[in-house]
Amino acid sequence: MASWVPGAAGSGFDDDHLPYGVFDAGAGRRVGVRIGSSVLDLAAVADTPELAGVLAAGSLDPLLAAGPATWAAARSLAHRAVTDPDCRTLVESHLHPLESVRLLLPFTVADYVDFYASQWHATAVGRMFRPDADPLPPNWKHLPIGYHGRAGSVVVSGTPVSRPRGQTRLPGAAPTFGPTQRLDLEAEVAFVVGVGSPLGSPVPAGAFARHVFGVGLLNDWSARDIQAWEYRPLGPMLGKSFATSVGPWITPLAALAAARVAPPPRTHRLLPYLADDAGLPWGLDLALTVEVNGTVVSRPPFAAMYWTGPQLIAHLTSNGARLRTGDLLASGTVSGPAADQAGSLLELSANGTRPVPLGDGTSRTFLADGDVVTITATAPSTGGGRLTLGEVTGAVRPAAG
Ligand SMILES: O=C(O)/C=C/C(=O)CC(=O)CC(=O)O
Ligand SMILES: [Ca+2]
Ligand SMILES: [Mg+2]
Repeated sequence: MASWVPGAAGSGFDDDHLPYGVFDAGAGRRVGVRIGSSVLDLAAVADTPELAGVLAAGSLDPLLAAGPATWAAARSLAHRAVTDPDCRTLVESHLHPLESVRLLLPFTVADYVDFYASQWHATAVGRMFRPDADPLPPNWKHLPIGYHGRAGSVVVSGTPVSRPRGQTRLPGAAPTFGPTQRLDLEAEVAFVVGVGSPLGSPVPAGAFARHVFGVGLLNDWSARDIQAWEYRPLGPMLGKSFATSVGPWITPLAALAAARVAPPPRTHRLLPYLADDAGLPWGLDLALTVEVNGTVVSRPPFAAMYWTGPQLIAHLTSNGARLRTGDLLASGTVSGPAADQAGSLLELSANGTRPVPLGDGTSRTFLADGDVVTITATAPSTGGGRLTLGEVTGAVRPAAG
């Protein structure tokens, strides 16, 4: 049965997608599901006390925590609402056109971790930052490298990003403090944890879909000059903690069943806790697009990522660290092997040496004040067409003060 909602078919947000978000149409925060160019107030059409309860909060937090059986029930409620003609009269009164609502950060971000799971990105950055060493560090093929980021600076798509100030040092000069001269974007995909795990109990790769609720798009804004000076030996700190943007829509794993593909062949034997080859693979065929001021500058393929979501979860918890509802696990910059598949300006501009042309006749090595960065993605959907992951966008403001 097709959706009766006008414009849903072919929009990327049809009844085979139904991502979750939180919106405000003037009466406070509500949990919603996107269909076409509208958002359905899902709590308003809940048909069981359990669903009414988990959807009542104006945040996805209770739904995330409730686990797979409740996720399936909520998805089937949403699906029925937008496809069953008998529901139309009731449901229509709870549909809001997107232009009439404000989209909010949909869940409370617990811990934010950023991985480094693209071999192509890691190789390119290694060459630029560590020209005298092997581009891929010796551990890279043995474990998914990552760092713990700053959950408190995660913002929803549309939030302006102020150019950060920080300490930098030009080669041979004394350190100085001021606005970054090398503001960059990083196109990433983030896994959103629903069900937590107890401290001391590693989560096996095979339990991925029992813990992870869904995925969203993420821009890990990065100040390359601050990062390059501060990161040794402990890794990224202030160069990446000033803002991280996430898309407003979280696509449930169930909607990505047709996007599952085998990850690239592994070139090194993995330790058993990282084995992710039992059952269907969790590589994901998401086709990303990065735009700067409306010009497409790159098309990064998520299917090229070396490490999968199950491996990120298994590695993150292998020491007994716990998962919490709302944990945001970012993949790391999504870059493919080709020059026009890189997910950062650092790579696209060859470390600032080769300006990237934009459609208005200007060009960029790194971002200028006023620039608008938008990351989108599509994926094969279970309905046979393609679904569109909710975009993440942000405009660069001049350094504050
Ligand atoms: O190789 C480095 O020193 C750091 C590279 C990054 O900027 C990577 C990072 O944030 C992880 C990623 O997005 O892949
Ligand atoms: Ca990153
Ligand atoms: Mg359909």
